[in-house]
Amino acid sequence: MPTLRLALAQVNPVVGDLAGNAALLRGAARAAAAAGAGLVLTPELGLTGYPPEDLVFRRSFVAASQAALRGLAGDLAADGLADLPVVVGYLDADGGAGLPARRRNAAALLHGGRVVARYFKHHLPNYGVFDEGRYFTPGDVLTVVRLPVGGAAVDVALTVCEDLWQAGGPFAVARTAGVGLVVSINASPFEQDKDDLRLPLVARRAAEAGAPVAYVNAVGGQDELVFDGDSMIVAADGALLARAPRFADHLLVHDLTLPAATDDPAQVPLVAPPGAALVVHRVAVTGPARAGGAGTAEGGVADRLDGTAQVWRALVVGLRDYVDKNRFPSVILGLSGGIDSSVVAALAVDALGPDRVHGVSMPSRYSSAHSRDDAADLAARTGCAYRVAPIQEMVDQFLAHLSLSGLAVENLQARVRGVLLMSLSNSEGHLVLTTGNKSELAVGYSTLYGDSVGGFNPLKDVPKTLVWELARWRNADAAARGEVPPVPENAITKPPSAELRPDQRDSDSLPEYDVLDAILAGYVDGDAGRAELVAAGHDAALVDRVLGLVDSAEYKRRQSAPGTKISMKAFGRDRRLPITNRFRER
Ligand SMILES: Nc1ncnc2c1ncn2[C@@H]1O[C@H](COP(=O)(O)OP(=O)(O)OC[C@H]2O[C@@H]([n+]3cccc(C(=O)O)c3)[C@H](O)[C@@H]2O)[C@@H](O)[C@H]1O
Ligand SMILES: Nc1ncnc2c1ncn2[C@@H]1O[C@H](COP(=O)(O)OP(=O)(O)OP(=O)(O)O)[C@@H](O)[C@H]1O
Ligand SMILES: NC(=O)CC[C@H](N)C(=O)O
Repeated sequence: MPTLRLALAQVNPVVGDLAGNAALLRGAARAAAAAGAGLVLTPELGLTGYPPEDLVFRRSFVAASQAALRGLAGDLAADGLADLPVVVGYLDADGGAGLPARRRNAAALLHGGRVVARYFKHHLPNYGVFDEGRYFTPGDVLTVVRLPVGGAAVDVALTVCEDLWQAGGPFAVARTAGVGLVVSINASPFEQDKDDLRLPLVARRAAEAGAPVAYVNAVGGQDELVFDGDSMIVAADGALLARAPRFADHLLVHDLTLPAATDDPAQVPLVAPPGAALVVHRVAVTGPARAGGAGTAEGGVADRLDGTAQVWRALVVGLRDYVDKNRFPSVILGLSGGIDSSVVAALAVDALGPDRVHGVSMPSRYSSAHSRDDAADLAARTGCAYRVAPIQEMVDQFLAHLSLSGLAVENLQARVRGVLLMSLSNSEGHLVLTTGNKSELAVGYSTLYGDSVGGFNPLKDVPKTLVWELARWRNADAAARGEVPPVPENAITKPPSAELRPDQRDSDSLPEYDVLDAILAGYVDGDAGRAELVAAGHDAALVDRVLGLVDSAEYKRRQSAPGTKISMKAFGRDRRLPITNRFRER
């Protein structure tokens, strides 16, 4: 049986950077060739970046993607890699003359300086953050490529991401086509514990196809999404053969012994398997097989990350790539000495290094001494830049000209802080980080154009109870490595307070966060109604109050900064509700 050396390139593309992404894929192919690979796999829409959103509607962008693909094929040949098959995800369009273009989420096999085969994604995800029904026409042809491997040949089926998540589709057809390997190229974003789903899923599809599956995923942040990699190779019997580390660029190189193709593809160019919505299209790659690498390649199985560690890593990568891909030199945030700004600062320092993180303490009349001390302590622990900008005089100036009282005065303080941060951003070039967590965003516990200012919010999808857990985890992790824990203990243990009036506590306005988060998990993440929440044991009056707060804060969320998605249902594209909405749970 022939042995194929597979290289799975877990890379980090940038949406819209066709030239940069082509260079990235070219570099991965060169590295794979140096490792002796006979087939290179790269992620879904790796050439355009994922998700390209409404760029897909522009003919100029489609044409640029098609041209970049042809250019990459030529460049690989120019690099001496003409005989190395490379699978590339790209945006394509087809349609007859005079017909509207059908845009396709496509995979191409490049070989001999040309595009020798292409496959159009069959199952288009149209839930959660995915809008592929809006953009693409599904393919109905399974492309099976006959690759020369050693002195023999292997039949390889091409599939794209969501194809893997549905039974009875391309993988079932791959079985009827008798393939030796199924390739699955992905742009599968991180959600907590999604890796626990992926391995059994890939194993089920391998069983369905009766063939091993090579699963390659992207890595890195793109706006709200973080791709965690987790590329893997799974045998037909479900055994995990190799698995890449998550959240890191990686080339997973592994030898697979595969059944040789025996029939003559010329005799069976088109086969319609019984009952399937796809037909099979066979393409033979001609020319000699690329000489295999010496010895044996074992990709290995990377260590797993546990629950809190994986969230921390996702938040770090999401923040780092947002800042770097948008070319910000640095970030700035208000340091209140509280848990939220402390955790955001610690994340930012992990993502960017202390020199690129600027903390500002902005005490007012109501700021406690410990809030200033804790902010300074946080800065000393993390090494970030730190300054103090008292706001009381500015607040007093406003109050001298405006007749304000109560909540308006509270919000004014938050707004003066927002003005200061945006001014420092304008003058010094930093990106302003927002610090509101998911629980606060849910109930609208923030001042519009005040503490909600900013360009990116790392905690947007992190409930308050998880913010504390992250702080404890990060401190313990530092201690275990003999490093200084970044978050001051006092920031973790003190009762949360906005400090906008004397002796204010979050608990004056909100239930305790463990109680609040449990209700929010049901209502926001689970779409549960009032009756379900009460039946689940939550206090009915509290449910009414919390649901009322959530419903009436939609307008704040619609204006809020983007932030990294870590849950099944993040505010934003995962949860779209009307602002003007009279439906209330009763
Ligand atoms: N449907 C709608 N569409 C568009 N805009 C709408 C709107 N409804 C109200 N508005 C506007 O929003 C304004 C009310 O919003 P806003 O000005 O933010 O004020 P508001 O939500 O009334 O008050 C802010 C709340 O957040 C709390 N807070 C503030 C700062 C920090 C923290 C913390 O611990 O993190 C908590 C504070 O204690 C208070 O409970 C209205 O005056 C109106 O202009
Ligand atoms: N005295 C302050 N100096 C600097 N920034 C502040 C100050 N007070 C509030 N902020 C900014 O406003 C955000 C909201 O803070 P606030 O204290 O009102 O509530 P919080 O949600 O409990 O946040 P934290 O846990 O960070 O205190 C803070 O995270 C911080 O970025
Ligand atoms: N790009 C895709 O098709 C992603 C959808 C898929 N269910 C995933 O999250 O992995």
